[in-house]
Amino acid sequence: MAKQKLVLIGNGMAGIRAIEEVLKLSPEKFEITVFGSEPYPNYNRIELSKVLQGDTKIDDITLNSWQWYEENDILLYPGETVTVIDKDRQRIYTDKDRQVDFDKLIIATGSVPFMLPLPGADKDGVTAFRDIKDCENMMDCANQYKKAVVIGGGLLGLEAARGLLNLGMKVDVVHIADYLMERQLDKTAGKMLQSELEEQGMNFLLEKQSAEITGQDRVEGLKFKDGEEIEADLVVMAVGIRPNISLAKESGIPVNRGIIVNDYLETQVPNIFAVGECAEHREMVYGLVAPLYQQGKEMALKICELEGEGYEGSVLSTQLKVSGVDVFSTGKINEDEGTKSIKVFDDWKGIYKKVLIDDGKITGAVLFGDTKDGNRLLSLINKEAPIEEYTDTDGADAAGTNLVAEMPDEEIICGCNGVTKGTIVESINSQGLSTVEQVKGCTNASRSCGGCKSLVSELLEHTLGDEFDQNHKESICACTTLSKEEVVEEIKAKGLTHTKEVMNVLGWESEEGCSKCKPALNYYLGMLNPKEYQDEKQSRFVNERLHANIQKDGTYSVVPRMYGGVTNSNDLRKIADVADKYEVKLIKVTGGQRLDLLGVQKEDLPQIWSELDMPSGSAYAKGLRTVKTCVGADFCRFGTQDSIGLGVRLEKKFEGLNTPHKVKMSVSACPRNCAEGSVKDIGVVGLDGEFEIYVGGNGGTHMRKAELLSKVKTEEEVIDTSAAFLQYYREDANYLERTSAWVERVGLDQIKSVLSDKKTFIDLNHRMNEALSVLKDPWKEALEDQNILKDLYQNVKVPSGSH
Ligand SMILES: Cc1cc2nc3c(=O)[nH]c(=O)nc-3n(C[C@H](O)[C@H](O)[C@H](O)COP(=O)(O)OP(=O)(O)OC[C@H]3O[C@@H](n4cnc5c(N)ncnc54)[C@H](O)[C@@H]3O)c2cc1C
Ligand SMILES: NC(=O)c1ccc[n+]([C@@H]2O[C@H](COP(=O)([O-])OP(=O)(O)OC[C@H]3O[C@@H](n4cnc5c(N)ncnc54)[C@H](O)[C@@H]3O)[C@@H](O)[C@H]2O)c1
Ligand code: SF4
Ligand code: FES
Repeated sequence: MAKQKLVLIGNGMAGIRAIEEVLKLSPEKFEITVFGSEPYPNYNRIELSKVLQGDTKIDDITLNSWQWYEENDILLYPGETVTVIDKDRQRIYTDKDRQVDFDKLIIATGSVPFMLPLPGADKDGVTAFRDIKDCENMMDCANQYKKAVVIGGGLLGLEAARGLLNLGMKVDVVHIADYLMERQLDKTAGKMLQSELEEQGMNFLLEKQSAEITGQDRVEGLKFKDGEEIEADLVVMAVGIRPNISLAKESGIPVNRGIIVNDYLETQVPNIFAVGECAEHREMVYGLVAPLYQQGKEMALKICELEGEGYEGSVLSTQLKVSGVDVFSTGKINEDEGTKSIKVFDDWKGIYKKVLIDDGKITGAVLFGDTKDGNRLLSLINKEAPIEEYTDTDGADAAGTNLVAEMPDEEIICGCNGVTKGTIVESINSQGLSTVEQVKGCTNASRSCGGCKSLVSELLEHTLGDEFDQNHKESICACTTLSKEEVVEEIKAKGLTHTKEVMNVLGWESEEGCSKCKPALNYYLGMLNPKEYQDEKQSRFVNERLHANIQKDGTYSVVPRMYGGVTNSNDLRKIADVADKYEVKLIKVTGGQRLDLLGVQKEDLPQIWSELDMPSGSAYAKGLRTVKTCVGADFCRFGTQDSIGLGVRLEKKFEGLNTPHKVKMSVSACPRNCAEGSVKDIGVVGLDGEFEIYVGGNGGTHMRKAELLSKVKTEEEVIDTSAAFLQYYREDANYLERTSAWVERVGLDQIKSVLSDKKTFIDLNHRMNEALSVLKDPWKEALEDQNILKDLYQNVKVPSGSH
């Protein structure tokens, strides 16, 4: 059957996404032709803000490469504008005298920036901020001139202002209302935003009406209606957008503010559709990608003649893309009669949260300073959830637990692309995905504003556990191009002392970092400077923050330490009592020879630790887990050494040590190796009068047999050699690299050669002892600190005797 001719006018974000949807549904049905006024393939307009802010480059914001058009047999006419639509003949004409017939036509001409019709607005140095050309124009200007004025304190104006500041310009933002982003925020949040941005160096002129742009050929200043005048070498107008409807209107397609469409994005002319910012649906025009992508989905079904529910409108949510500022709003932003609200205001920490409730249902939210709840609130508004659904779980993230672990599957992770947690987890598991880029390619999550990248990354980590991102070792993470070695060198050379400082000084792409670099930097800083460094608990993975492993059902596990796998009746009695009292669901003997109490409620953790009064077994830690031992010479007839005694000594020495990844050890008293030293990070095997030390073994997914590092005569030598090996591993390996991968990467010969140098051996031992000297038992530490108890284990029953 001959293919139908599908023509798209507008090679932008909404139009091309709709074409992607069509290709997914009916790849063979259409012969597709695309016209775009801009001379590029479809690019991520959203990221122009990041280009201006210096966080990415124009070359890196392409969404669909030239090759993509070719591979999908799409005929693209870049730099060509459609000038006429003959709706009766079903034909379009272009500014290059081309004419093309269509069976179906999509109009996706986007918006045009609104330019204030001020006298002087045509002078050089006056620009909008809408496309690559505007962005390049501003960047060129910043090379030559010093003073910029941005008119409009909305999302676009503030993102532009931040970019111009980054480019070294002095920036005034002129705003007509009495507070910033008045369309997206309430006054409290708007004022908090203003003071945060003032601290970043922006200057604001509020309630100002511009009257004239002054200068000869080029702009020199901006005059206001009240007579005041300010200097300007560059004026950026960011005062809103207007749907680009001129082509449709002149071609006789009914328009209002936008091109009028029904729930299937059909205009009032047969076979002509409109999607994106140019379309008006139920009297609404949208200026954010999330609704435009939802429209594209529904329209594609109709175009492919498939059953769909139709587009019913969208609840909007916005997030400002300025680093160091977390602000989010969704749905309704201001109370009216009958609206109730929940408000949290912490002036000290700069946090403000407001959730609006109408008839018991959440209808809107404004968040400043802590926006982690944003997507959850959006999901709850979308499903018209009762407020209790929010309040019952409110505080989960604030308490430092793993937000993604506790999210229900239907919760949206990527607002722009409407991708839920369930979809991402399913794709990770079924397609074997292991990086954010792969998740993006497969589900579209993080493909637009990128604001959800860290959540996607956390979800990967949560789903894959220890397998997460083992492969990507070149740069620490997507926030930087620096490798671990470079970062460590810079920390040493520049004397950097905390994670934010590292990110700032070393030019991280995101000021906040991500779930990959934050724990890594926290580790490197602590490793380099154990005595002075204050561990940043918030940078650690959830299990390490809480000193307990979160389980599938949201409960936790408690594993007290049992040195060398040895216990006694007193400890067993305490464990039994605690298990009864707190209705522990399961007591399990672990592979590391200790007891795991599973199914514990988070708020019971401190009380249980207190009643057990045993050290933490660090079963959650990137650090020493266990030293497994065989029964040894005292009881076994083959035993030649005191394996239990040595195992206990080793465990007592290294307990609580932070390492790049978990470390497991064992001691066997003869080569029968009952404690399985061949699959341990360090496996000690006793012989008659000596010991063999094996390293780099792994019994997990990446099975690896340990290799012989050295033979020594005494227990002291075993301990010192283990210390030197572990310290070298701590200093040289990448964060999250197991000894097995590290030994494989650097080679055993290299490790042997380093440890064979006497001075180095002593120095490594010295640095190890320094690191060990500052360690505290984390359970005890938590019990002794009310702030930790309050911050991490909200609603905890504070154990008696703790202060
Ligand atoms: C700097 C900036 C930052 C933004 N940040 C965000 C954000 O963080 N989150 C968010 O959700 N949204 C953001 N947006 C808005 C988002 O980019 C738009 O909503 C989205 O690009 C609209 O898509 P569209 O396809 O409708 O229009 P566009 O992307 O504008 O595409 C329309 C295309 O059609 C072309 N065209 C017009 N007329 C014709 C014609 N007659 N013939 C041929 N081609 C034609 C235009 O040249 C244009 O390339 C931002 C916008 C800007 C400018
Ligand atoms: N992070 C994001 O989601 C993001 C970022 C940039 C742009 N965008 C989108 O791009 C589009 C354009 O953004 P925008 O900020 O221009 O639109 P906007 O309508 O959101 O904001 C324009 C602002 O300009 C102010 N204004 C209007 N006339 C003025 C005047 N004469 N003088 C001073 N101020 C005046 C308004 O009060 C308003 O706050 C919007 O659809 C927006 O949603 C989104
Ligand atoms: S390793 Fe040797 S000494 Fe230890 S329990 Fe096994 S057989 Fe006995
Ligand atoms: S939230 Fe914007 S890309 Fe995911």
